[in-house]
Amino acid sequence: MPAQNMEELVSLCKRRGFIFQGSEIYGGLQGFYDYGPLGVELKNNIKAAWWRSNVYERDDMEGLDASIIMHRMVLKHSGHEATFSDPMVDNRKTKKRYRLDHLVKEQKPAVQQAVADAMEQPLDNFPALVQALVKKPAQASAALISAGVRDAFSGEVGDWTEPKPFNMMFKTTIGPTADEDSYGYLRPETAQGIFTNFKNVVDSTSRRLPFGIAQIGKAFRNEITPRNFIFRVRELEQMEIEFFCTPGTDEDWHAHWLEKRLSWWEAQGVPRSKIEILDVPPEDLAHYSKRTYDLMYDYPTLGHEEIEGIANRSDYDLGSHTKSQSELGLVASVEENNDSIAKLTIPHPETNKPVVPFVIEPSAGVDRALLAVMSEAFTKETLENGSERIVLKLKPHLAPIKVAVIPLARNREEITTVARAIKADLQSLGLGRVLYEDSGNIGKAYRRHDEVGTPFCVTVDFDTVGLGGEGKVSDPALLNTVTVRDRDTLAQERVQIGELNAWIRSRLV
Ligand SMILES: Nc1ncnc2c1ncn2[C@@H]1O[C@H](COP(=O)(O)OP(=O)(O)OP(=O)(O)O)[C@@H](O)[C@H]1O
Repeated sequence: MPAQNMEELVSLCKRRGFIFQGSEIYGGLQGFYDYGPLGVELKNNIKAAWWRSNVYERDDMEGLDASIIMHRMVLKHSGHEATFSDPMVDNRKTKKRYRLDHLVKEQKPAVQQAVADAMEQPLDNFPALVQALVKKPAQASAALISAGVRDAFSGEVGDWTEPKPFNMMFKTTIGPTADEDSYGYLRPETAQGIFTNFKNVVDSTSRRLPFGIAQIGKAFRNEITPRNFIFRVRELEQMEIEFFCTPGTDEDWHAHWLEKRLSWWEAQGVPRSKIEILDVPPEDLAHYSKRTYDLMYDYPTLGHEEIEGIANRSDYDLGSHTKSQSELGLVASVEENNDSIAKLTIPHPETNKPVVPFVIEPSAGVDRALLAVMSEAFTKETLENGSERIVLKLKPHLAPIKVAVIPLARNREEITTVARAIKADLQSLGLGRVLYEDSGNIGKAYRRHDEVGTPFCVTVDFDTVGLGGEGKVSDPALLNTVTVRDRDTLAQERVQIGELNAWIRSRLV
C-alpha cells in the first residue's frame, strides 16, 4: 500500500538521506531543498528514464541543455514579465503575505462561502471566484475581512490588503556594472531555452516537421508560499518537451503525448488509476494555451495535484519570439516583437512554404515526480513474526542502490576480499550504484536496504570461502556461492559467484 501521509515520506527522506532542508545549518531557506546521497541517485535515475524514453527511444527528438540565466528580452517576449504572477494579499496586522487562492482555500467551508457571497460568486467555481477577487481588489479586501478570513500564522482574522499580482521571476544582475539594464532572469521554465534555440537546432540537424526538443534542467519560481515539502519549491527541476508539428496536426499530437506520458508514468510505478486527467476549462487556460491536460496525481495528504501539464501552445511561443511577425499568418495573438533577429519558421512538409509550427508541450516536474514515485513505492508490511518492515518497492531501474554486497564478518580478510571483488565486478556492469556494505550487523543492513529500495543484497559468508564459522563446518557444496536476498519476496537464493553478474543483470535490466 502506498504512503498514507506526507509525514511518513518526509521522515524516511530525512532519516535515510534522500532530501534535506536547504541551508539547514543556518536555519534553513524556505522553498529550497538539497538532495542527499540517495536522493541524487533516485533523481538521476528518474531523469535518465525520462531521457531514455523521450529521446533515445524515439527518432523524432533532439536534446538540449540551455543556460539558466536568460536575456531579459526572452522573458519579456515570452510574456513572463507581464503575466507570470500569482495574486497575493498581505495581513497588515502580522505583516505576513499569502497567495490569495491558497489563503481562501484553506479557510473553513463557512468562511469560504462567506467570501463567495460577498463577491456574488458561486463557491463551486473556485477559479472564477479567485478571478473575481483579483479583478475587484477593493471589494476583495472588504470581503476577506468581513467573511472572517483567518491568518494561519496568528490564528486570528486578518486585516487584509487588496490583492495584487506578484511576479514570480528571480531577477539577477549580470557582470560587474550596476546599471539599470544589466540584469537578466533565472528562467522560470526550461521551455524558453528551447524556443530561443529552435533555429539553431533546425539548422544544425536538418530536422523537418514533426520533431521535438527535450530538455531537463533547473527552473526558478519565487513562489509566494512554498509548501508541502518538495511539492512546491522555489528552485525546481523540469523535464520538458517542445514538440513542433504542422498546424492542423496539433490535436492528434496532443492526444499522442497524453497517451505516451501516461504510459511513462506507469512504467515508473505511478499507475494510471492514481492520475486524474484534468481537461483544463477554457476560462482557466494560460494565455498561450489552446488546450491543456493537467495530470493530477493523488499525493498522500495533498490529494489530486498537478504532476505534469501537457499543453497545446499553438504557434504562440515561436510567434512571440520571431521577427517579421506580420508576414507569418500567426494564429495566436502575440505582442509585437521588434527585438528578435531570427525568423522562427520551418518549411511546411507539403507546400515547402515557411510556417511557424504549433507546439505540444509535455512538462513534468522532477521533484514532484520523485515524490510520487516514492509515495507509490512506500510499503509497510507486517511480517510472519509480527514485526513491521518498511520497504520501498521502487522499480529496479529507479532504485538508488542496485545491489548491496555484504561481508558477513567485516574483519575476516578471506571474506572481505571476495566481497570487494564481487562489488567491483557488479559495479562494472554499469547498472548503477553497487554498495559495499559493512556498516553494521546483517539484520540492520537488510532493514536499511529495504527502506531505501535496494532490490538485491548479496551476502558473502563463511561457506562462500570454505571456512567453518560460528562453530560450524563449512559445506563444500556452498563454496564459491553467495546468498542473494530479494527485497520484495524476501526469498534467499544461493548463487554461484561465476553466475552472479548474469543473474543480477537479467533481473535489473
Ligand atoms: N513550484 C514548483 N515546485 C515544484 N514543481 C513545480 C513547481 N511549479 C511547477 N512545477 C512542475 O513543473 C510542471 C510544469 O510547470 P507549470 O508551469 O505547468 O506548473 P503550474 O501549472 O504553475 O503548477 P501549479 O499550478 O502547481 O503552480 C508542473 O506540472 C510541476 O510538475
